[in-house]
Amino acid sequence: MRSALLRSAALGSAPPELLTTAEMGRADRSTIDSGTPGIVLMENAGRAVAEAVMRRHPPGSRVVVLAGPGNNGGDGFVAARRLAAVGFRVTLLLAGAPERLKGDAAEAARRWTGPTRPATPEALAAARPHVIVDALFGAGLDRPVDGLPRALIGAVNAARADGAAVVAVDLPSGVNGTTGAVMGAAIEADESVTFFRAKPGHWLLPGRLRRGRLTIADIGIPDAVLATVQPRCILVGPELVRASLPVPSLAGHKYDRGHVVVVSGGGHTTGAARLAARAALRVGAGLVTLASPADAVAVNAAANVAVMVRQTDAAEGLATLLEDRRFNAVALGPGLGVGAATRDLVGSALAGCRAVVLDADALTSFVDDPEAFFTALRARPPGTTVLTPHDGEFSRLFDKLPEIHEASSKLDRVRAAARRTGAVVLLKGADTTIADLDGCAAINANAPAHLATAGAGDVLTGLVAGLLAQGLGAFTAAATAAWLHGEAARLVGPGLIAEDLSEVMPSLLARLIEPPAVAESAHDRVIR
Ligand SMILES: NC(=O)C1=CN([C@@H]2O[C@H](COP(=O)(O)OP(=O)(O)OC[C@H]3O[C@@H](n4cnc5c(N)ncnc54)[C@H](O)[C@@H]3O)[C@@H](O)[C@H]2O)[C@@H](O)CC1
Ligand SMILES: [K+]
Repeated sequence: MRSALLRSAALGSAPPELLTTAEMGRADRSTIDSGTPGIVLMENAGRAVAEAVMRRHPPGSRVVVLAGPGNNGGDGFVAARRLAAVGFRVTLLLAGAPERLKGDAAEAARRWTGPTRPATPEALAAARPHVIVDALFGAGLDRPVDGLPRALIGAVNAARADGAAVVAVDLPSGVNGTTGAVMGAAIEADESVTFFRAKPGHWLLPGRLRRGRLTIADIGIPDAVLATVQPRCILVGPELVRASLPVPSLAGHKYDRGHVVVVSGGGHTTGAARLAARAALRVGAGLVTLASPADAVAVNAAANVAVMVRQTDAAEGLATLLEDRRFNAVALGPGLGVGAATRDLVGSALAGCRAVVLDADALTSFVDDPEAFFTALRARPPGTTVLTPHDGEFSRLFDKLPEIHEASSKLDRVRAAARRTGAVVLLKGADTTIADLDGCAAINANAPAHLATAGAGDVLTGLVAGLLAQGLGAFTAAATAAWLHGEAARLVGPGLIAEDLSEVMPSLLARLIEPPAVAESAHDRVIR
């Protein structure tokens, strides 16, 4: 099953697909097999890098091109030639013996007519560069850096600290393009120029923090190769969200837009559920009910106007409420407390086939016996369950599983969790990662730092529930909610408190949803 969001990826204006380095290699080979020589792709790549330098630095600037032993270095040779041709003072430093260059990189080196010097930290410092083009390693980085490459990375970072600008070819050297990991040491770039599509490592931490501005250059690889490559990961963006958001019909009524139940904690822990309930309503759910224990009914009722409040006594009460099939999405976890009572509530919510989003205590309550929990989740219909852990909740629940322990990236950890549970798993963070059972994944990276505040996660739970209630599949609902959540935080700005997120939702949604065209009435004509 390919998720709807991945299918809709083609609708976006900015390319949403993220290609692993292996997928990028397949895109490259497929293009070359269709008749575009590799050296043409390399020339285009090197030209794009040179143009990135020219955009921000005047001719006459001193440029060091630090070239490595592979095709990333080849791109560096092309950039060096182009920059020298328009008056930049270029020093080319090669890490490794020139005779080890192969194929297109060897050809690019032949076309460079200036001197090629051995790369050493001393040679780099002596060149006193205004700009460094980092062409040491790109997609081919396959082991931790040490020895001379590590010393060179240190020298580049020291030069940058002294004021040099760094433009990385494809990826900052030392960053793994597929995982975003820093392999021993990595260059800190001001800009990275990548080719055809961004890579997950440009968006996953810590790689994202090393790459500076990201430029995606067209180097002549046709979009049609994506049909062969079939990338499994996207970056969530506004076009995808626009394509996923339900547009209410004028002929519809509130029950067409779903009815969310948010399960409230009792006593002093009711605020989290209220935040979630309000978010569900704001994102367009037709109705929202707060299922409240007896001691929470009064406060929940007093603090809400549009949200309904129903008294439900423990798991039995929730089960009785949910016998009404019009409640088509349930959210629980925030403020419930950890323990048997919450496990029983989760049991009531998971019975049946309505959509469920589980967060916070609804996840932590199962850490002592996760297998039973996973079995219950796997028994549910596909595409109906979302788990929204933060790092700590994820680790407590999943880290003992060998496949999670061995996974090499956040993407693969989340994919493994989705495979194990059959649920869509959304792991929160600055690089929120969402995965579906079939391995389709999405990264959402629009969240500003000030979104990390008390109650923000509860709002996200409510957004997911509100979208599930309106009929979005679990993966699409989770990805859409994550983007709306981050974007709402950007709209509010610093000083944000969780309550603000729902309040800016109308203006955010207004930018995204085109109202359906309405036939003009006679009345409209009269008043004009
Ligand atoms: N795939 C594509 O479509 C295109 C790729 N191009 C460039 O080609 C690059 C990939 O080229 P390659 O596959 O040759 O790989 P790289 O040039 O990134 O690096 C491979 C070389 O580095 C060595 N190496 C890897 N890790 C090392 C470490 N830790 N310490 C020391 N040496 C290490 C390898 O043994 C190999 O010699 C891309 O990043 C991009 O810049 C472009 O030329 C344009 C087209
Ligand atoms: K590089």
